[in-house]
Amino acid sequence: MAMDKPPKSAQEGRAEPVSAKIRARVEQANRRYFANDNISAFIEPGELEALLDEVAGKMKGVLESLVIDVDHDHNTQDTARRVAKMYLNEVFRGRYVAQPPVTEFPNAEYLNELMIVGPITVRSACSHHLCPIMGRLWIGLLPNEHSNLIGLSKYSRLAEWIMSRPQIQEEAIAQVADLLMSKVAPDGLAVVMEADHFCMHWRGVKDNATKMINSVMRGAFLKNASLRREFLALVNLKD
Ligand SMILES: Nc1nc2c(ncn2[C@@H]2O[C@H](COP(=O)(O)OP(=O)(O)OP(=O)(O)O)[C@@H](O)[C@H]2O)c(=O)[nH]1
Repeated sequence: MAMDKPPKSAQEGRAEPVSAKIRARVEQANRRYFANDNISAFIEPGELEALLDEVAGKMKGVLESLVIDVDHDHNTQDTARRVAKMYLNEVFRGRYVAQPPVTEFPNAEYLNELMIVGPITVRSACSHHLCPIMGRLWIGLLPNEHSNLIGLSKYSRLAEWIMSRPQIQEEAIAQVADLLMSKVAPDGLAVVMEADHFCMHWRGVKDNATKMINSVMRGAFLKNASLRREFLALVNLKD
């Protein structure tokens, strides 16, 4: 005798969550999916919307476990979905979307002078507490005749793509440096980042004044102390 199909709601209840499908593809490809990794290549069309529904459902569970009456409190009724949207479409968007397109121009005039872009606004979140990291970033480049020049706005777009992931500052700045080295192939690259970590301001040690400043120097900036000094003097972190 043929078995009756289970009711539709039970079938839906057993459906594999979309996050599991995406995770399986990443693992199949032997790729990492840490908080600051981009996994856009493993997300199929329509799956981001399904992921948003999944995160909203789980976030509702978190609010319920915090003993908040999400059914009657008019202020938190839609909070789970708002938070899911904020994570996936805004503050952690750099994990889920492909790298923004970057227009590259040949270095037709063989420019080889120091060029600085900044301050670029940094908006990120720490991987430990998911608290905001807010700061500024400067990029110094020494192109050579083989370097690709990229549009000025693209430095901000690429930095934003890297920063809008749960991060730690040391790894975030190294990711920015690696990406720019691969895009521009300059003789030298310098990146300096200064940021407030709200996990230290809002909670924990509650030290409002502390900032973290770090720098990554590559190529000519490592070898040439006067180039490094010129860059740091022009950036003038005290402003
Ligand atoms: N190195 C580094 N540490 C960070 C960054 N952002 C946050 N942190 C630190 O990460 C640490 C997390 O440490 P834990 O000791 O596991 O967390 P915790 O018990 O909540 O610690 P407290 O923040 O001291 O209350 C804290 O010391 C944070 O200040 C970052 O970008 N780089």
